[in-house]
Amino acid sequence: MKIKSVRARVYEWKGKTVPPQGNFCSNAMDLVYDNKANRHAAGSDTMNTFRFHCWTVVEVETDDGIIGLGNVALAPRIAKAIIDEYLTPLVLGQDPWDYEYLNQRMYRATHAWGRKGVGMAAISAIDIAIWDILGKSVGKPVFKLLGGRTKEKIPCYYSKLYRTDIKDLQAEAQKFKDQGFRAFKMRFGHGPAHGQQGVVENLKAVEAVREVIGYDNDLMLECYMGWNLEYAKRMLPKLEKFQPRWLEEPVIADDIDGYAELNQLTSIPISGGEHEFSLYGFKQLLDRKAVSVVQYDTNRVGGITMAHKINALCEAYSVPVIPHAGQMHNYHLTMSSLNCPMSEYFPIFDVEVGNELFYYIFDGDPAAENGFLQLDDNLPGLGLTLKTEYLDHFTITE
Ligand SMILES: O=C(O)[C@H](O)[C@H](O)[C@@H](O)CO
Ligand SMILES: [Mg+2]
Repeated sequence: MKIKSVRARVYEWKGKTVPPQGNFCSNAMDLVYDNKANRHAAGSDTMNTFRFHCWTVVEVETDDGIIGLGNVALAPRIAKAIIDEYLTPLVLGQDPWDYEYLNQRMYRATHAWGRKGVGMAAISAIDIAIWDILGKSVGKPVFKLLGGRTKEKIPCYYSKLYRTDIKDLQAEAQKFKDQGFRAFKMRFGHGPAHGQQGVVENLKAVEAVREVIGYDNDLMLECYMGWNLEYAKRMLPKLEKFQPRWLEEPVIADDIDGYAELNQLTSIPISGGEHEFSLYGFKQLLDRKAVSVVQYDTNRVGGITMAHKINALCEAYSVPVIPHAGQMHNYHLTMSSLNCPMSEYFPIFDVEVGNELFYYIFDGDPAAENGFLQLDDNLPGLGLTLKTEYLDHFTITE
């Protein structure tokens, strides 16, 4: 079997989107004063550079007609350019079963500029498509090629609860608790740029969600790189009484020493990894005890080939892996490793941040039932197909 073609298409959403709201989610831009948009004004929208209303879909086809589906959501247009110009020539004519060779070929050939960020995300998209081909070629789901079923079904956590009016936040938590979720991730809306008032707002929000879900359910707290070491050191002791399962991305991804200091500071585990890349990136996080939960995203980190290696590495360090975002490319890794206790889960919503787009492009992602996900032992490959019913909501660029 040989790779005959690679097709990367950018799906740009033209449908309805939820209007941005200020302090939606603390993020790395909160601390950056923008003298044009007066971004720090109350209600300012600093998440705008992290919102992504497009996605690149990759189809790798073999000479015997098998088409593997891959995807990338980090800088999708740039990822397409990298795939078209640099990566496709490296895989055309190659045997997809040589996936380790192909992953190394892409990783090393672009190493001068692509070892972090969108270069790795582009590699991930092709690698994911290759694994879809492998599964389809032998009639097995990808997780059966990675180690098989390690769980009867996958526990998942409800992930949204972006900062909003306290009553709306509680109503959202209640709604999904009633749907059987036993774990919830909420977002802080405030960070160092919002002073003591922001501290009070953050604590009020956590208290309000705990009031609804109680203490017999997991609560995870997301900062999305929006705090800094000093602010996080102030906040963590105040948060301990709420017993969060983890505090996520308190500082920017490069502040690994900051992560490590926070991870030892209190009883609250620090999580991260959705903005880290390659086996070596995670070795660094583990060696420096920077995180207690690893959260790579398989469509960023270097694909299934790379994520499978990281799963093994994390197992050796006894650090659990709970990949970012859910979505099928991650579910197969989670199902196939005992060291992956649960998945993130974004229910289907109107398009807001962009994570929601996965559901408007692909069919096949399992719907959560009572806080669990199931994969099909008999569905070959990733188990995804391209949706048709929303095509008129996208502008698609070949
Ligand atoms: O952990 C997550 O789900 C991500 O950080 C979100 O995708 C991001 O939108 C911020 O919540
Ligand atoms: Mg996150």
